[in-house]
Amino acid sequence: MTDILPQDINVVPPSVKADIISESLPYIRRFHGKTVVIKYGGNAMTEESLQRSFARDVVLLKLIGLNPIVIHGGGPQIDSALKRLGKDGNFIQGMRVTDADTMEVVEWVLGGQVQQDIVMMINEAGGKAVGLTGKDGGLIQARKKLMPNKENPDQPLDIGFVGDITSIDPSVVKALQDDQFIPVISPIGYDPEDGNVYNINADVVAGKMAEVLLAEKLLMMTNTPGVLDKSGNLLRRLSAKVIDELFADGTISGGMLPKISSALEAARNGVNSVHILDGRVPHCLLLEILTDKGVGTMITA
Ligand SMILES: Nc1ncnc2c1ncn2[C@@H]1O[C@H](COP(=O)(O)OP(=O)(O)O)[C@@H](O)[C@H]1O
Ligand SMILES: CC(=O)N[C@@H](CCC(=O)OP(=O)(O)O)C(=O)O
Repeated sequence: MTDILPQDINVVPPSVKADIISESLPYIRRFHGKTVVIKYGGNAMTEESLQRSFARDVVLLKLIGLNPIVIHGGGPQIDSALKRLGKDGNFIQGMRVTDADTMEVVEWVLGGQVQQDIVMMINEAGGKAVGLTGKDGGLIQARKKLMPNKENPDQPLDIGFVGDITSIDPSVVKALQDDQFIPVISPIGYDPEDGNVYNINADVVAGKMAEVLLAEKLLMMTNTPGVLDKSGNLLRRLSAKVIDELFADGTISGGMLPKISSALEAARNGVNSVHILDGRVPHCLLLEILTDKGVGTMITA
């Protein structure tokens, strides 16, 4: 069959559409009952029509028997809120420096508008989404992150209320998914010892959640075609060895750093397939899960 791009779908003959639907049968059988963790990055959720098609795809996956779990980001949305308050976003190695005021904004944006928009859209598409933060049902426990300091390894960098995950208790997620709900999780953790709430990079939460849930797939939706090499070409597969080289020569930077590290960890710890996808391509989730066509970059251990 010739390649059909998502934007061509309205002009293809019905028999070809039927072929495409039929192509999904072996994948539906293979993935029935399996968990798919979907990281929905803030950069992938900027356009309303794409958000709606994302919501429809998630509902479709649930209806055909998969268990989608959504972990959402919201970096650009936090940046806009901070800007309105006259504050600049500041990142170190892809992690937001989070002082107490910034933490308030993070909680308000992620656990509020961003999460509720996704929940609403999934529900409008016919699903039953439930929004959670890491505080709900003891889902994500964390402690203050001490950022490695390359210049002075004995003196870790203090980046404020940014957390490292200490444990995930997935029971609330499992109970919801068994009851046909679709969990939509904000990357916020809490420390039961100091009572603090922590900002956690959404890629890190998605990777750990996929490991703990023994997910079949971890799909990270972002705003690039996948991982690009130095010349801007898409790397379709990426193994640990090449990742080390790309980190060392600076090809991977910024928000891609925690994304790739988390993706690699998940691949090493039992998640069967891990992909970084272009969330700007309509129906990228369906293309990746239900067709022969691989999209984006696959990360292997
Ligand atoms: N080698 C690379 N290939 C692709 N993107 C990269 C690379 N290195 C850095 N990036 C940056 O990483 C960004 C994606 O990470 P991030 O901004 O955190 O997105 P998200 O909000 O989806 O998590 C891309 O938009 C790109 O600017
Ligand atoms: C510690 C840290 O960096 N937290 C992230 C959480 C949101 C996030 O990860 O959003 P994206 O997936 O859209 O990048 C932040 O404050 O931006």
